[in-house]
Amino acid sequence: MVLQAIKYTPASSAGAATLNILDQLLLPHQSLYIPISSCEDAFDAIKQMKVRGAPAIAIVAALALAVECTRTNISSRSAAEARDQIIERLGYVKKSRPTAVNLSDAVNKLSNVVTKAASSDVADGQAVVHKYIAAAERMLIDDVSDNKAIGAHGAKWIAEHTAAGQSKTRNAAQELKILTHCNTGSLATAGYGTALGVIRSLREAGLLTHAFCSETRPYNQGSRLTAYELVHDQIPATLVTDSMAASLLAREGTNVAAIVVGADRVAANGDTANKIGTYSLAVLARHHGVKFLVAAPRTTIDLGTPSGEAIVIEERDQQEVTRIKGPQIGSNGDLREPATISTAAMGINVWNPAFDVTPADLIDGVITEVGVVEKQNGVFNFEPLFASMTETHRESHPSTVGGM
Ligand SMILES: CSC[C@@H](O)[C@@H](O)C(=O)COP(=O)(O)O
Repeated sequence: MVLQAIKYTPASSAGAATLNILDQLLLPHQSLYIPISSCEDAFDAIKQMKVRGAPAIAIVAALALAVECTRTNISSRSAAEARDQIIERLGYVKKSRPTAVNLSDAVNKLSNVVTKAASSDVADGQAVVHKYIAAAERMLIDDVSDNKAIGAHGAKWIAEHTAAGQSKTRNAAQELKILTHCNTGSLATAGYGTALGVIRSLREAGLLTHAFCSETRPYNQGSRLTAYELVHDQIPATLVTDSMAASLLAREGTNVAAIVVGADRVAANGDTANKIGTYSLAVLARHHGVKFLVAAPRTTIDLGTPSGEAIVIEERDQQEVTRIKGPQIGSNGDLREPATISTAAMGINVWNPAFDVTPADLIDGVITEVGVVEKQNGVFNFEPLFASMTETHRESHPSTVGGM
């Protein structure tokens, strides 16, 4: 059974479209799908991280508005009114989380779609809504195929560019292990995953011998979500805390072919914002001579942000650091909403940035759905990747800028 974070059913004669998401706050103890029927539902679910991961939050925001369109009378309004209402609702949901560019990229793209649809002399509200829903649904479909392509490109690159990969393809009894951080799998995307997609792809090719996932403090996306996906897929894997990574690399040597991570925003120069702790892993990778790769669709590359300095880093509640969360067991053995207990001294100050920025210098390659980009003369150039993009995405891209 394939893990699915997002379940969407288009509108039909039976009724309005529906959207349900797997509540990731309850994982790995409980699999509960919750309905998302409006932009307010999506905003809260994204903010509280019931859904998280750069591609997944963009898709949930887009589809929540598609559902809202099929549940309200927006199609009965004029084309201009429908356009304005859709753009206003997109602007609202865009404010839920600032760092992942996929959300603002999707908002820009969809705003352009409805602006173009409404500009036709014969357009009415229904035509504008129809175009919006088709574009939002397309994002769900495209994300899975993009992830599979990322997986294939990443696996090929690792097989060709690492000592472990080259030995493995010669059928030597060599280990090929990958370390990953945070959760970038089916739970962070429409399916398959980015960095975890590379791990899945290596496994399908018979090359991967072992995966390591870091706990990813303070929110534990690694131990709760990536570990869950690896166990689910029966991929041989070991969980380590973030502070064990240096010892792991020292012990494993070149058995670890690469550290592969996802991204929330890749600036034009390659500086990459991703889950806090990514930067430390990149420094460790350089020290140990291990390749460091970022796996992300082109929607995560932000040519409008020149470098990492311009990326807005979300800071979250201090309780995510001072408290840990676990399931509560009811008197009859049922699982209840997780409860938190304090693990820190009362009154201590806390800094809780959700992401950090890894300098481009420490990144060996960015794996996208159209190939792996490496630095030429020490510089990343992502421009050529966008030459083959669909018209809709190209339209959106120049206006994609850092921050919200
Ligand atoms: C394919 S997901 C890529 C990134 O979004 C992921 O690595 C990450 O940092 C997620 O952070 P989160 O705070 O859990 O949304």
